[in-house]
Amino acid sequence: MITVTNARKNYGSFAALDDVSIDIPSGSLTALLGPSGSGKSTLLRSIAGLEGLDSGTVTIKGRDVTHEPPQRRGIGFVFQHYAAFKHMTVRDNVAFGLTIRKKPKAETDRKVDELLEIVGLEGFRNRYPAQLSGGQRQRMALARALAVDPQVLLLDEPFGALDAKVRTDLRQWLRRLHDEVHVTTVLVTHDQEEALDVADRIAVLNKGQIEQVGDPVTLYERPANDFVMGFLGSVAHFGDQLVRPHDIVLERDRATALALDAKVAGSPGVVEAVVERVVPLGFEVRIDLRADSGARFAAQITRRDAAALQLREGETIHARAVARSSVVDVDPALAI
Ligand SMILES: Nc1ncnc2c1ncn2[C@@H]1O[C@H](COP(=O)(O)OP(=O)(O)OP(=O)(O)O)[C@@H](O)[C@H]1O
Repeated sequence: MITVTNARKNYGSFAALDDVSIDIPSGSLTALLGPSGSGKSTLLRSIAGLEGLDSGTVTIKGRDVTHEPPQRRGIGFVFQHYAAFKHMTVRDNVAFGLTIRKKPKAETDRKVDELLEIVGLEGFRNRYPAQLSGGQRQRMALARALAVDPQVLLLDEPFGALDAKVRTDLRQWLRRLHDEVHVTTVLVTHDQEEALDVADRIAVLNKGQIEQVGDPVTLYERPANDFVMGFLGSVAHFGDQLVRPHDIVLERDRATALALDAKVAGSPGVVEAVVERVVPLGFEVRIDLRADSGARFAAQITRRDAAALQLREGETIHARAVARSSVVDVDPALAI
């Protein structure tokens, strides 16, 4: 378990961490998710010891490491742009931590072979970093961080500089790697899809504070507030509430819409809206709508439902919301 308690970090008068407390369970893969400048990297670097806190404490496995230097915290760290030793082979880069600890060569070789296999770089041991792709370099960085058997693996946007396809492949690979080695991992990302995809717990940060911590399903389905809801997926302003576009149901018939809506406690009601655009998105179809009040919102429905409704642009439809769990109240000024 990593425990951060009442962490504060100021840069001048700016609070990068404003009284942050979080428990990160052993063996979990926890994502620190938030917009740029929310304090994710500062929190990660504080856990690593690369940043000193103004106040508060960090413990790793029950040991207070607040005043310990990074090398005494039992951590492995991977950055977005990994600084590999260019003149060293992949083998020597991965072995680095073991070599400086003067481990016997046979033990080092065995460990490096095992790690290169885990990260899928067995055939690359004699190459130099310049002869690797970006994704391969980041995998080498992970192998290097894991070589010294860290208690904690800290990853700061490790796939941030890679293209979308490689990024998606690598995050699925990271999930499998984590299932294999179980090292407590903290991943900084600003990408909600990445966090939902790989993490078993997500902490959402905003302006130096933690808004909510939980598993991906809880955060998505039961966001604590509209910031978390908006950050974890698209939202529509519906009545006086925020809902997910796929939680809006469209009915051609007003009486049906009203009857079905009456069964939902606390519903924002039925909104009459004009279909402005029908946008096919593959499996789903997005319907851009304009309410009587002039407010615009979008519903997302399956192709099959869209085909059954046969919506035409310019016609009037009746919209209602379902899935009460993922509805949060919004500021009345934003309501439609
Ligand atoms: N060394 C520093 N000196 C002054 N301000 C800093 C320093 N490091 C970070 N900050 C500020 O602290 C805030 C939090 O930075 P941090 O890097 O933790 O954010 P982040 O959530 O990781 O953002 P990003 O996704 O853009 O990296 C930012 O507003 C940043 O400008």
